[in-house]
Amino acid sequence: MIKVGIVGGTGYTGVELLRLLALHPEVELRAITSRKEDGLPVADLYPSLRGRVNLAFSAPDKADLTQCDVVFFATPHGVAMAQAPALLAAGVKVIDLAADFRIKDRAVFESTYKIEHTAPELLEQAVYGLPELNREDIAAATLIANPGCYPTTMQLGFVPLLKAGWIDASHLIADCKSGVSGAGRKAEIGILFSESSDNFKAYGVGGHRHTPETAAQLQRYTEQKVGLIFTPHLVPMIRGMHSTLYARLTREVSNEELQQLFEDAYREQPFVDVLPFGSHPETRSTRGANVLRLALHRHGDTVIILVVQDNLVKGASGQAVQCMNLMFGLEEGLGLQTIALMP
Ligand SMILES: NC(=O)C1=CN([C@@H]2O[C@H](COP(=O)(O)OP(=O)(O)OC[C@H]3O[C@@H](n4cnc5c(N)ncnc54)[C@H](OP(=O)(O)O)[C@@H]3O)[C@@H](O)[C@H]2O)C=CC1
Ligand SMILES: CC(=O)N[C@@H](CCC(=O)OP(=O)(O)O)C(=O)O
Repeated sequence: MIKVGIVGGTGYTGVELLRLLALHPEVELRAITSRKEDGLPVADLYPSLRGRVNLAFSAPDKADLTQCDVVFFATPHGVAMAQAPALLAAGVKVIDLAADFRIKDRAVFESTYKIEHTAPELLEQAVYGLPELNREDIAAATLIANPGCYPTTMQLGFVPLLKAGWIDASHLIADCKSGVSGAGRKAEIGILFSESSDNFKAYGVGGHRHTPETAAQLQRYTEQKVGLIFTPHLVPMIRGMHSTLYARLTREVSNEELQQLFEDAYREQPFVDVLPFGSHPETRSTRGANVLRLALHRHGDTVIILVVQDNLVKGASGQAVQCMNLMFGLEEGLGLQTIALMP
């Protein structure tokens, strides 16, 4: 059994990790931290876990995380970088759901996140945890930088076209919408019920922190300089993400060739579902499931890729468990077979 610790177990990605790992046949949960809920049984805060998780939260300084085989950080940016060096030195694998190790260039990280990087020596060894694009490296990794939720949709949508060299990489557009759980379990005016329900708005238009992360990853697949315009929106739902991606084709290709390109790219990928050309994927078809669905459309020389996922599952915790499975030589989909909740 893999002994697992979770730092930040009270947050939304933390409880999503617990939901998935409680049913994982090869996992034994050892420690779940919270600074605010030290001593509280996990199931008292999350009754959905009654009878499934019998541990109590413990303060991070009381939890002996070095007894674990792997520790997930479901914490704000900056927490994992402080603890990862000691854990890795003790032989513990680390999967960070935050951005601490996603951007290789320290200066870009620091200017994007406005925090100093305290473990820059680990940036090189960290592996970006997007299994569909980095499977072999993830399997050999000891430190995973789990991708942001929006970047997962943008990469899995654009990469087949970039690899094929069929689009103008200098002018990629991503118009993305997220449910409110994407902002985490915290008290903030913008995510209050009266502010975010029955309402719809863009944010971060001038430059969201997921732009440098995504552009740097997309750059790996093209010689052309990537230009990405990314605009996120907050939609009045709890879970779910819908990204509408636009790219200009630079050569004559038929709709059938476009469809074939994506079907070939994802045929062997258990968690990416390519719908028939012209389909309209729905966020609820991914609710609670570790799956990303996409569909292609065409407007003249512009290809439009519609991508949906659950921001907390394929966009965060499910993806992290997918990485854990690979790192421990397990079947990639172990514990991740839940079908989405529809309607
Ligand atoms: N929500 C989403 O859809 C996605 C989130 N992410 C990323 O995953 C990470 C977690 O997100 P989310 O679950 O939404 O966040 P939440 O705000 O819901 O939860 C944060 C958790 O971290 C703990 N925590 C906060 N500060 C510290 C600290 N200094 N030391 C130790 N623990 C701390 C909190 O518990 P306590 O205060 O009691 O210690 C809480 O359990 C973030 O980096 C986020 O950007 C990535 C993809 C998608
Ligand atoms: C709706 C909402 O607020 N979403 C978050 C993204 C969540 C995510 O992917 O997180 P990290 O990259 O921060 O880990 C945001 O835009 O900041």
